[in-house]
Amino acid sequence: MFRYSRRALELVWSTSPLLTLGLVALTFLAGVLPAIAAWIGQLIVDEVVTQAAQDPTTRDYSAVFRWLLWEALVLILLAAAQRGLSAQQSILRALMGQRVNVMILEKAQTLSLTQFEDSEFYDKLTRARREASIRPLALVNKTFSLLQNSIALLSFAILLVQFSPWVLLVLFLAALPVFVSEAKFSGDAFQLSRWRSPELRKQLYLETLLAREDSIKEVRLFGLGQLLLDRYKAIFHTLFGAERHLIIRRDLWGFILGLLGTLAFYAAYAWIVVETVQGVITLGQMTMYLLVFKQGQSAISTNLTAISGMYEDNLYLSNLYEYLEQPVELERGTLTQGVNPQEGIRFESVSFVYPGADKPALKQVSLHLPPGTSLALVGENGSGKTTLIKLLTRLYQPTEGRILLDGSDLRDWDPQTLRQRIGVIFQDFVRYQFLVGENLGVGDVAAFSDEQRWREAGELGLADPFIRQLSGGYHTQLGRWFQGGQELSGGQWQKIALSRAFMRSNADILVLDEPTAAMDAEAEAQVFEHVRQHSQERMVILISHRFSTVRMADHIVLLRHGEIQEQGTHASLLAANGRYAELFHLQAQGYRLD
Ligand SMILES: Nc1ncnc2c1ncn2[C@@H]1O[C@H](COP(=O)(O)OP(=O)(O)OP(=O)(O)O)[C@@H](O)[C@H]1O
Repeated sequence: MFRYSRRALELVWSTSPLLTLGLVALTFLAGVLPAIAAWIGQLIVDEVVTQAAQDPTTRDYSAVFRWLLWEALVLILLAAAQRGLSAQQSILRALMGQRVNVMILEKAQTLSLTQFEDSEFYDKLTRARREASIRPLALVNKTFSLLQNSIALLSFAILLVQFSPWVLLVLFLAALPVFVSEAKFSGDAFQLSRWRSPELRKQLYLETLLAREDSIKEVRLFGLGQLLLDRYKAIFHTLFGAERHLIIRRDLWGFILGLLGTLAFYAAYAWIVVETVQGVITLGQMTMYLLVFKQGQSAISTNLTAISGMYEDNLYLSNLYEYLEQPVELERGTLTQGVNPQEGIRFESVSFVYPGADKPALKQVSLHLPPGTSLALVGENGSGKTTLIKLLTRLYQPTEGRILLDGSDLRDWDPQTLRQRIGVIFQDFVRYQFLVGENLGVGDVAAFSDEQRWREAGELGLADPFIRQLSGGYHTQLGRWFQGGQELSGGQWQKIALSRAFMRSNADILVLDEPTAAMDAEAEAQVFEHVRQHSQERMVILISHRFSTVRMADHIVLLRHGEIQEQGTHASLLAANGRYAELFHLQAQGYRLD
């Protein structure tokens, strides 16, 4: 149960040692003050009884007023301690929420793509993000509350034991059943939330579809709204049933077992009353014992709830730490230069199977791309073109074979150097809701805000002319999420992506995965020609379904079901009169028919 308490405490301590110390001090104060107040209460009542019995002429109120003043002081102190505790907790909550979220996001940066694609893992991440940012502090708060109530209980016990040790025993025994049931139901609640997690993720996804600008267009036009809403509601109803059942059981049992506590209280009450009537204890002592017994009972039940809550928090924290401790593959590699800089890129019998897939996406692929040359990858959908690029950019490691850059294995390269050398646009490039210029700047973080570089990249990527037309030029906000944002056309976005690839001015490998699919064939050919001219020393790898562009590449590879079916220059492939020639003529014919 306390497995993660220490770590949660460390987390809170490292977030703010001062506030943590403050919590400890005030917790102690809030723990002892109630007993002191009860003790003063006894003195007041006894003094009142004494004075009431006096002759009216000789009554002296000074002692009772003095005690009243002391009690008021104690209660003011107690209120201040409680306020102070809650203020410190609120501040810590804000700090901790931010801290844990940053930890989660930082960890996410070290994870591999494979981990992100694993739904079980993704589930863990979502759960960690949803719950765990508030849990560490909740756990610490409960630990402190436990401490505070235990101090209070100890001081109550010191007072109560003078009456009878048996009363103490009754106090503890009566609270035990509630505790057992609370602990059991906390475990159930956690299991339930774990079980619900994939369903909740589906709900979250439906929410995104129903309320996000990038999907709402299609949802509207296909009339999907009702269908998706019905699904959303159906998920809720399945989940809600189990939750309601748990809530009802938890509170019903809580009530029944709680009755035991009330019974115990009245039994003790009767006992104390009898002793008072018989004159064994004074009226003041009776008031004090009753107060202490009542408060002791509530302290025990708060403690028990805190303990079962801690159990729940611990279970949730196990989730956070499971995520944070997820092993990551360290990107080793230290090379900043290859053994043979004139070698370019070489694939040697590379095969690759996606995790969990039953057949390989690439099989025995061997190819060579010398520096300063261009390579076009063609093939039907799903033939493995993008996968090849993902391996080249080291987003995945080949399952078999190896990829060499400048004669050295890609795995041995320093990841930073490698990424600096490759400028890449994927077909599903990101449309950042940032300024236009920043949308280019993301291509090279070192020059993220460098306006001069934005312009140069914009010109090379053919985006400059339309960017100049925008109201704010390179400072125009893009997208609709934020104030004043402008939306671009598909082709304009692609020019932004193309320019982004040119931001990597040091990159000598340019990878374009269908960079121009939203442009017409002629525009695409022009873009590629333009890229070739401005990339004389670079290796360019292009994926395209347009043969008018593909034919301009120095080397062409035709992939089919993950294997190289044919490769060569445009002329040699036509001469071979194989599949490439067939596809080329088919498309050429299509255009002629136009
Ligand atoms: N993340 C992934 N996990 C598992 N399988 C994948 C993943 N991405 C792609 N695949 C599978 O790998 C194969 C090759 O996909 P790839 O994206 O490389 O094709 P492509 O040639 O780029 O296709 P397209 O022309 O449609 O872009 C396909 O069968 C696809 O289903």
